[in-house]
Amino acid sequence: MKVLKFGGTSVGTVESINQVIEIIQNNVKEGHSMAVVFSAMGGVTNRFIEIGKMAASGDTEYSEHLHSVEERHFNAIRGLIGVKQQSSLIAKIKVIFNEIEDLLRGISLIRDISPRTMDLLLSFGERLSTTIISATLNARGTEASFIDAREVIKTDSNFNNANVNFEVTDANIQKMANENSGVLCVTGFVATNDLGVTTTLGRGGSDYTASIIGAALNADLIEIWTDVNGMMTSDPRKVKKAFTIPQISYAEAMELSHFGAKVIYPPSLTPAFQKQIPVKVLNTFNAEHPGTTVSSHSGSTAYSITGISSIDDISLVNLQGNGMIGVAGVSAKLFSLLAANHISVILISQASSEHSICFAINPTDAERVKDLIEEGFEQEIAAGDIDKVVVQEHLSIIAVVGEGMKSSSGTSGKLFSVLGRNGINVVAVAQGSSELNISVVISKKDISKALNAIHERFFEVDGFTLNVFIVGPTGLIGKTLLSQINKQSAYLKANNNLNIKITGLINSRQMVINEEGIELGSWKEELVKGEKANLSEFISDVKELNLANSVFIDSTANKDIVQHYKGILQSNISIITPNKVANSSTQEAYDELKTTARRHNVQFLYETNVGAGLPIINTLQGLINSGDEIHQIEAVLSGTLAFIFNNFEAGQSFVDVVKEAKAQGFTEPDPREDLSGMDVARKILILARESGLKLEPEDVKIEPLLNDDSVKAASVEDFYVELAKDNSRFESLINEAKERGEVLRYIARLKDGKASIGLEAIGRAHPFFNLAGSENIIAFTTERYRTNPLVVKGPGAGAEVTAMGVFADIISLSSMLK
Ligand SMILES: NC(=O)c1ccc[n+]([C@@H]2O[C@H](COP(=O)([O-])OP(=O)(O)OC[C@H]3O[C@@H](n4cnc5c(N)ncnc54)[C@H](O)[C@@H]3O)[C@@H](O)[C@H]2O)c1
Ligand SMILES: N[C@@H](CCO)C(=O)O
Ligand code: NA
Repeated sequence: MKVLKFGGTSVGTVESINQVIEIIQNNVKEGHSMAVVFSAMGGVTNRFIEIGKMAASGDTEYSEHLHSVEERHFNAIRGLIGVKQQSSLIAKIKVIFNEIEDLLRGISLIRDISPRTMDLLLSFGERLSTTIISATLNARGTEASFIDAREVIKTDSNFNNANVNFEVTDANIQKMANENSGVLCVTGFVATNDLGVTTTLGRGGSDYTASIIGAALNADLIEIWTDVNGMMTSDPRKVKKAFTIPQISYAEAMELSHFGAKVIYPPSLTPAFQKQIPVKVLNTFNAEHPGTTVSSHSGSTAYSITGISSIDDISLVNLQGNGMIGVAGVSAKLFSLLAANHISVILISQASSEHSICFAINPTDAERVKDLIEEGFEQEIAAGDIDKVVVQEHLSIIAVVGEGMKSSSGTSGKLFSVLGRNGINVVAVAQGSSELNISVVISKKDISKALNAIHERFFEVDGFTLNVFIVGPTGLIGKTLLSQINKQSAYLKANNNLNIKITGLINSRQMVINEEGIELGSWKEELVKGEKANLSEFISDVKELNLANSVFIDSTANKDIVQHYKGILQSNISIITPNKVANSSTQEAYDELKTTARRHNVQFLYETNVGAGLPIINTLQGLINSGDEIHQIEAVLSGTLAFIFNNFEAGQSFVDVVKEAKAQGFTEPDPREDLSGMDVARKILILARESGLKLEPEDVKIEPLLNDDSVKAASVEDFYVELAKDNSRFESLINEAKERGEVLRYIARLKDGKASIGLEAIGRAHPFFNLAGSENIIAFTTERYRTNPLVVKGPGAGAEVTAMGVFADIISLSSMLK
């Protein structure tokens, strides 16, 4: 024996009713005996409420509205049943509509619609749909009996929300089942009191009818057929990766539904729960889908939680005061006051200091609650025992639910770490000792971000997703990075469970943001189709989007972008950059970025600021963090200058070698930055600061490499001209060195708290003698590496090795966020 229930959308159109009939007939074929409960056709109940109110207000147009409802039912019949068999059913339905018209005329005459009359009016919705469907079944050869639930379900006279008399009802249902044959087609939602007056069962009404009948008949299974694939792990409109929960316990379903899982209203399933009858939630429009089974078994077997639910909009009331400590009765008084005024309390939290109680309510109640408390606690407030009542608005509640968290550790840890890493402030927390639900109150603007981040962390659907925004994607480093990510993304997905989603791109012409992710294979086309670039707008859009696990990559050499860094970090977005400008500006700005990142729990990563992909910043931070002390840093830090002095020979054009360095991707966008020593000065300054020194840019002593005219050149072209004039000076420098068996190296040094850079000629014995191409070398002499320095060496400039360094920072970031 099974009980099926079809909701309003399932019986809303001819097509959907055909689906319903097919589902019923398949069950008949499988030999199931069945009671099937129907709701009114989708939207009809609401129409009747409107029409009833119109009639009661004297608006005569109600009759046209009624007519359209009537037409809808006639059309359904015409679509469902052959012409020959239509007439008797149409006549029957016509009679029902005449009755409705009489009722409405009465309502319109007395200009009043009582709850009792409203119940009668609404009952027609289910009576009509059930009449039509049972007749259709018979017309199509499936024996069916129409059962008016008002003859079996008996209630008190609490109209709109009547209470069932189970003793009488159960006996009536059993008798009805014995006396009728075929598929029992039962009107949902409706009942009668002991005088035979129509009542209705309130919220979740037809589910309740199915549950009452299932319990009375000891059904093996109750199927609730709706228009979604069962209960989902979270609201799919907010969380794209939400999926159907295959199995859930009654208690979990209750907890989830309290927080807005609208699929079923579990309290209405109580009669079934009490008899331990499993309830399946299935999709009429996707009947093959297994849906959700609600039973005594928990769903938290595969995951530590079963679902996440939320209430979008709540207000939090805080009652606080010294006079509350150790005084019994404050909470009793508070909550009786609220109960007496029918205020529903959604969440309560009190810390053990007893200094304050806070509770969440519907925002529409907020003002009233404030007044009620101020009145009710007037004396306590006047005496200073209780401070002012504070109401906080624009808040949401998120609840993670599951029996799996019972007596197991880690669930709350996970929850709070996800929130923390995404910079989501927790305003209040509540967990009952049943350990079925942890609820947190957060700002409403963070709701979607929080739900997605929590969902991803607990359910790990499709791995971990990083939202990446890139400034300068068409530049050398930017485009190389994108191509590396493209080549490697399948590997990262398979081996690291990591999705790198390119969510936004901006170059100096265009910008594009796509929350769904920009295709790595066609990002150029998407960017070209984008809007006109505007960096401030782009950044404010990124902040506004407020996506979990976001990172902003600045792959420009731009000096203005860095002024946005602080605001980006403050919006809980991490930054990764090869751009050295921020870290080599004032000490104060450098410190501020570090503090901001720390305070907002985000990362600011810049390994490629020095030595491109070579592990220099990470190595230095490792030394410092583990307690080592830097005595000296000696280094070749310019790939460009290394390349130039390794390749330039007497008789050659110095400018050509510079141009070759640029062509190979070693130079800054403006090569004057390299040749002037500026780039190296920035790098040694950054290393000094990472070592713990406080230095300003002007503290770096630069021994100039260029003559005055080259320095003053107005453009890169002018610069090349001036440089060409200076060719002989470079020739003699290199020749003199060569004669002594030495090579030229542009060396940066940090010693005794002082940073200096300049060109030096060094001999074979020097560890920096053997460098080829664009190689950098960094020797750290420290307390621990005192006699032999720790040396990092390798190519320190170029598109591939720099993009790789940025990429490695992206991967480190994802491990930190996971
Ligand atoms: N080339 C290397 O070997 C290397 C090594 C380490 C670090 N870096 C650093 O990498 C960064 C990028 O270097 P590159 O060689 O790719 O430079 P690039 O000039 O090729 O690329 C920079 C891109 O950024 C864009 N851009 C500049 N300002 C912008 C703005 N305000 N808004 C949007 N887009 C803007 C430019 O149009 C350009 O496409 C620099 O900071 C450089 O110091 C480079
Ligand atoms: N222009 C830089 C790139 C690396 O930061 C160099 O030549 O070293
Ligand atoms: Na590096």
